[in-house]
Amino acid sequence: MSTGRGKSMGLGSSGKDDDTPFDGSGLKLRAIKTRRELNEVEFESILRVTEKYLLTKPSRKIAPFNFDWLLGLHREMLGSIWSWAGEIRATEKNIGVSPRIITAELGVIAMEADKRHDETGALVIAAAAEFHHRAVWVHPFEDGNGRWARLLANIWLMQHDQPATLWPVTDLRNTASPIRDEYIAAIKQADVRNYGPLIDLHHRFSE
Ligand SMILES: Nc1ncnc2c1ncn2[C@@H]1O[C@H](COP(=O)(O)OP(=O)(O)OP(=O)(O)O)[C@@H](O)[C@H]1O
Repeated sequence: MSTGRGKSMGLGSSGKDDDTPFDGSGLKLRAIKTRRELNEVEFESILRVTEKYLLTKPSRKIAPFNFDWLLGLHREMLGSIWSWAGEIRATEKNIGVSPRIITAELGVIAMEADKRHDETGALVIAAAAEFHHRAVWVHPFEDGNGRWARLLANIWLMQHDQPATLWPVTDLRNTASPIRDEYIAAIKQADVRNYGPLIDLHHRFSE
């Protein structure tokens, strides 16, 4: 498993690696003043969670893909840093469903995961891409939705004996990168039920 800064399995280093301030509402660590420092602590925290789930095949016991675990995974990733981690957002966003239906939509992911648990081979990658997309489409949290969605897709892949996707995180989180453009375009295609481009990206960056 690669845990370097360039490529990772759903980790957190942002392309916006600079000294600018950021919205600190809900920040638990008062010493953090710049985005660079924030990126650092988020990356380290998510790295620990990634190692917990992906260093060996994650069992259904530790990753049950039920409603509580879906929220809990986000809390594990960012809960030492942000008070809103693992909490369903209360406000509307440009991306994502209305806060009123987030609970129901997370329930759909949990139900689908239960239904598809015994799938194998290519169906596993298709399911991972669908969960990845649905998770960012719902956008349950204030922030960190993309990193959470990519990690849960990787947990699904490894739980079903498929290699994890090593996303080129620096590119993915950099709004000037063509790879990010391609990634966002693939997510938008999945919005209209064309999962091919997102599945292709999972294959391209497969471990
Ligand atoms: N223009 C867009 N159209 C559709 N989906 C988008 C768009 N921009 C971003 N997204 C989705 O939202 C996610 C980003 O959400 P959020 O900022 O909460 O997560 P993050 O983990 O902090 O960021 P990132 O995914 O960039 O690492 C992206 O991964 C992508 O799936």
